Amino acid sequence: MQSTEYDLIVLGAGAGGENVADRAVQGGLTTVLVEHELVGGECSYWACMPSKALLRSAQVLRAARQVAGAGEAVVGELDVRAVLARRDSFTSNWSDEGQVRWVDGAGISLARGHGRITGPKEVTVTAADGSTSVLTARHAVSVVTGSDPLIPDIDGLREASPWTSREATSAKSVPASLAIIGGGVVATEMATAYAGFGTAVTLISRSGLLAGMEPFAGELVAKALRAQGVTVLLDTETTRVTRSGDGVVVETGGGSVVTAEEVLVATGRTPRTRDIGLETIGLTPGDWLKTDDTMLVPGFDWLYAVGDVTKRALLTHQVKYQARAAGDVIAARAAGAPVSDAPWGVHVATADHAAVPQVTFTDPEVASVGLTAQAARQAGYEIRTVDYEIGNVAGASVHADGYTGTARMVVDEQRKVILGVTFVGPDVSELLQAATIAIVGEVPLDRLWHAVPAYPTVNEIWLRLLETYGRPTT
Ligand SMILES: Cc1cc2nc3c(=O)[nH]c(=O)nc-3n(C[C@H](O)[C@H](O)[C@H](O)COP(=O)(O)OP(=O)(O)OC[C@H]3O[C@@H](n4cnc5c(N)ncnc54)[C@H](O)[C@@H]3O)c2cc1C
Ligand SMILES: NC(=O)c1ccc[n+]([C@@H]2O[C@H](COP(=O)([O-])OP(=O)(O)OC[C@H]3O[C@@H](n4cnc5c(N)ncnc54)[C@H](O)[C@@H]3O)[C@@H](O)[C@H]2O)c1
Repeated sequence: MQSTEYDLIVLGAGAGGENVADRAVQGGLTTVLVEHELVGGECSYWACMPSKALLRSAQVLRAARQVAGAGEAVVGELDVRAVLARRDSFTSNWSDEGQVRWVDGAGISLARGHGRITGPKEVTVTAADGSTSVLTARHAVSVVTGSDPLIPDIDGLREASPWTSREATSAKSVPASLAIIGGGVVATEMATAYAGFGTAVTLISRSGLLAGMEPFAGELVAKALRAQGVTVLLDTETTRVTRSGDGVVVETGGGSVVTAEEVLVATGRTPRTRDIGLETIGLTPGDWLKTDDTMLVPGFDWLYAVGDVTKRALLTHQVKYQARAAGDVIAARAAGAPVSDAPWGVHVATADHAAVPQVTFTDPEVASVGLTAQAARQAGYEIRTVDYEIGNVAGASVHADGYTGTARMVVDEQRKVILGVTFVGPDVSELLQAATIAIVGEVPLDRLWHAVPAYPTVNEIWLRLLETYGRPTT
């Protein structure tokens, strides 16, 4: 058994872990990343990158078909094999060689194997060959182990070996038919992707789609999915799943029966904390890890958690944002340097509470940041909402014939600043950063009037939203 000491041990080398380690090394700490699968984690191999690669080609085709002159030039169909090959290149064929080179170049040590906390500031790593090594941390351990797909307790579901997001994003061929259980981001994106491949998709959601977002987002996406050939069953419970020889049978509370070649379960995530030794330090295996805004776990001065495992915001960009705060604060505390932990300080992830941008890459896209109208009211704000049809903006009408989409701005009536923005429409993802800046910067509406959008771009939606709200006079 080997024993090695580092300033910081980072458990999990996904997007979060890599960034905690990188910032800590830049802050002068010796750091080891512990990884039992692929360096780069979920986003690189089974989530963001492959899913977006699967979606992009059909989106380009649909976009071309929406512009007269270009549409006529689209004479063929989607080349599914080429799409899958392009996806494979984004995942480097599930090899982490490139990311390992980056880790090495960044001055971070790598320990391959399954890590478990075995005491305060101590992690024991079990390698694939069964050998173990004990790592001790002079300053901190950061848990960045991510999340797994949640398989709900539906009769027969586990026994039916359903697809999860992993199989859906890494499939080597495309099924003729696919039933999807869930109505969130994974369900709607994968329904869009597989419908684009010509798969007969049935999406079964126990509620509306994209709950938690502005209601019009889910409604517009449901309408679009149906137009793309997807059978969308809303407010429908799945009661039983059975695998027969040539496929699956999915029974619903409404009495309908869906048969398909495969079933994808897309019903949320569960934290990867069941087998990381939490019990040795008085925490409960299987729980999400709560943190303060410096990503420190309450009750400890050496234990941090970052990323999906904290349940703060299960999004790569937000995970990396938390990681930058954590890596920097661990280095600062180790050096006895001042810590800037007031809201919006250098060492805190304040935006997790106020301005989390998210894009759902359906067609139309849904891009949102900050609070929905309902969430703002629940938080006690006095608000006014402004809605505008994006298709009425000159830039949008040039962008695509018959452009349809909706924007909503949620305004804090007392401070006259924006609390939240949602855009639904083709290519609205690129509008989102302006909204994020307006919310994080708490830019007053009367100043936003001076941020003039270029004509004729879709960004003119900003002017229309402001005009609809009315120019503040004082
Ligand atoms: C289908 C899908 C699509 C998505 N698309 C997007 C998107 O477009 N944009 C976006 O922002 N977010 C997206 N997400 C969310 C995003 O993938 C996650 O938020 C992000 O990957 C979380 O990063 P992480 O570092 O917290 O965890 P992970 O990336 O899961 O990394 C955790 C790492 O820890 C390792 N590990 C776990 N336990 C141990 C242990 N005991 N010992 C050693 N190693 C261990 C794992 O092997 C893994 O490599 C998507 C998610 C899914 C499922
Ligand atoms: N583009 C992106 O940014 C992107 C893409 C995919 C995933 N993600 C992230 O990954 C996370 C996981 O995505 P997801 O779609 O799995 O989760 P989600 O939370 O978005 O949606 C879960 C869905 O499953 C349903 N559900 C939950 N329990 C159920 C049950 N027992 N029976 C039937 N339905 C049930 C919910 O009603 C909801 O519709 C999300 O939090 C998201 O942030 C992001």
